[in-house]
Amino acid sequence: MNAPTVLSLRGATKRFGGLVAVSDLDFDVTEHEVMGLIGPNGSGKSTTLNLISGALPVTSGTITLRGTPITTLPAQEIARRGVARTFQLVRLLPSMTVLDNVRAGAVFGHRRRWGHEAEAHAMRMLETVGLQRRAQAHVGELTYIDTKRVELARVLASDPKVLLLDEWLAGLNPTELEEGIALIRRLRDEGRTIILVEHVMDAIRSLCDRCVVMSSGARIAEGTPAEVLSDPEVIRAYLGDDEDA
Ligand SMILES: Nc1ncnc2c1ncn2[C@@H]1O[C@H](COP(=O)(O)OP(=O)(O)OP(=O)(O)O)[C@@H](O)[C@H]1O
Repeated sequence: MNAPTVLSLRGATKRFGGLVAVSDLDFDVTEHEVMGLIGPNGSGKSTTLNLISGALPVTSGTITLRGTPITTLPAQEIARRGVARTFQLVRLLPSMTVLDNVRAGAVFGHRRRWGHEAEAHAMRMLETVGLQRRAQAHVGELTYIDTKRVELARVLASDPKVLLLDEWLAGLNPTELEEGIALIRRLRDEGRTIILVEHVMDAIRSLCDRCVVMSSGARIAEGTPAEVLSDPEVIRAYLGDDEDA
């Protein structure tokens, strides 16, 4: 039996004035799948995540979560329904402890928890990302990968059903990258549904069941990582992009 569809985009379009950042985009994400959303710089990947999470309204098109339209819902309501994302630039409160940052995710998320329950849950999430020993550290004292771990723990604390990772692996050194990939693999093995926006192709190859490739806002290919990364149109799109060439 096919896995149920969790998230669907149909004709999703976002214009910024004259610029079409996302153009008539269709794709489905099925349960427990890791879907890579890839493409050259400026192809519309982050904007697509912003449309899904409700951070930006669509210009036209529909987005459904388990068959229910979420297209016009405010971001907070979409988060409450179990869609959570990390940001390209980590957004944490540097003067607060690691634990307090993660606890904030437990309090404000999809499944709200308070007091001791929130704290115990936040500690479990810190264990998941391997940071339990730094619970009382201030975020400002952490290494870069550890701030990323905190952000992921904070997002996980809201018990998301759909996790949107926006270049979560960017900027890591090779050892950290291996750890990061192993961590995302563990989240996948726990049965989460993940959309991964990523430029690190090793991560795409080893983590994604399927990829959607965007170029200039439109979907230009879809398939397994091996299929799309050998597609001549995809190769052309990447080579045409100065920063990735
Ligand atoms: N708030 C905005 N206002 C105007 N233009 C925007 C805005 N956000 C994004 N854009 C433009 O939309 C296009 C798509 O940008 P987006 O950030 O979604 O691409 P991306 O694929 O995520 O790129 P990258 O890989 O570099 O992060 C770009 O041309 C960008 O300049």
